[in-house]
Amino acid sequence: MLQKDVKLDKTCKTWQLEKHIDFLQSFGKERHQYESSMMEFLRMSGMYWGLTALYLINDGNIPKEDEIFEFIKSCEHSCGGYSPAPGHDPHLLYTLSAVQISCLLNRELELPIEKIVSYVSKLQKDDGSFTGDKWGEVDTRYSFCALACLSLLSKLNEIDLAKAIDFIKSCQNFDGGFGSRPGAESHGGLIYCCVGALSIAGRLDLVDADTLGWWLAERQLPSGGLNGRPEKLPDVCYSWWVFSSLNILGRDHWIDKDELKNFILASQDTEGGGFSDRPGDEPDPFHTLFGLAALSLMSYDKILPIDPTYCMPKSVISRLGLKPQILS
Ligand SMILES: CN(C(=O)[C@H](Cc1cnc[nH]1)NC(=O)OCc1ccccc1)[C@@H](Cc1ccccc1)C(=O)N[C@@H](Cc1c[nH]c2ccccc12)C(=O)NO
Ligand SMILES: [Zn+2]
Repeated sequence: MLQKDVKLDKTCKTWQLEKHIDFLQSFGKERHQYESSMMEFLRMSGMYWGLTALYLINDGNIPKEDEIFEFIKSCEHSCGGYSPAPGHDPHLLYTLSAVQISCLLNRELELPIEKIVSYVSKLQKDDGSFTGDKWGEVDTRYSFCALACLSLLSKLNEIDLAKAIDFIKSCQNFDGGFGSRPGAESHGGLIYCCVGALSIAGRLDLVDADTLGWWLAERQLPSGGLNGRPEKLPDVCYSWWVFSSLNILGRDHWIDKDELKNFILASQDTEGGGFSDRPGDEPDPFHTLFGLAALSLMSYDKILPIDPTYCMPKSVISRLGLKPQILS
């Protein structure tokens, strides 16, 4: 079977730090109007990606303008949930993004914490799982969102944590990985969510670290890039989902970091800055965050340290007094 991969041309692209800062600072302004409109239905998440990425490479300096916090407030619903943009419906994904941005701005105490707690706990079902919103779709992504959101607000004890963990355990597969629901196939993004949730709950003892570590290391292709599932093409965002999971499991040395670094750098846009999903594609804030976050885990250049569990700067996680579990 021909292994699907991309061919990196010999010339390794140089690190474009200043251009990435420009790309991120201009995002949302006219230059990226079309992008922000394409991402309009994801705008709260887009703000989290752009601001976190900028924080990492701009020495923690992000626009603290009130306009960012005003935007978050404009997406707040009376039920305590947040929508991706004004006029959209609330959803757990964007409630997490809103809390993440507020923590970056050091303004999480200005949030209606009790209402957010009530919104999140109402989304937990009897089997411990979480739905993304009132339409009831269950997915382990939402277990991560719920645990990340509440722990950032120091309110993890307001849900049935034991049952939440039982549900995640029920999604563990024989290959050591996790899927979106019991019986669903293992997937790099969902493994990150389940390993991240278990890290927040201090229950990484439930993971078969060697079997899962092997499955994750198998994601690396000759190009150095990582894919999310067997037979898929490498993609910069999987540099984060897969590599941060290996990091949490204490097995990050099971892949070739230098090869991964080369793949990520080859995915830079040397013109306008930013990172795309693989070399030659258009850059976007999503792949820019996850590419920079993976480089941060390798202590590349002067990128500030990132927490592998929350995908937020370590300085913010330690300010909040959070200590997510990591295996050595
Ligand atoms: C809706 N999204 C996706 O479906 C992307 C599309 C994609 C990017 N590269 C290949 N495909 N897929 C994606 O994020 O998959 C990874 C994943 C899947 C499930 C759980 C976690 C991560 C992207 C947006 C996007 C759309 C199109 C192009 C680029 C970015 C997206 O918002 N992903 C979500 C993934 C996600 C969902 N729930 C989560 C909970 C915790 C962490 C991440 C997520 C995210 O990162 N939120 O902060
Ligand atoms: Zn991607």
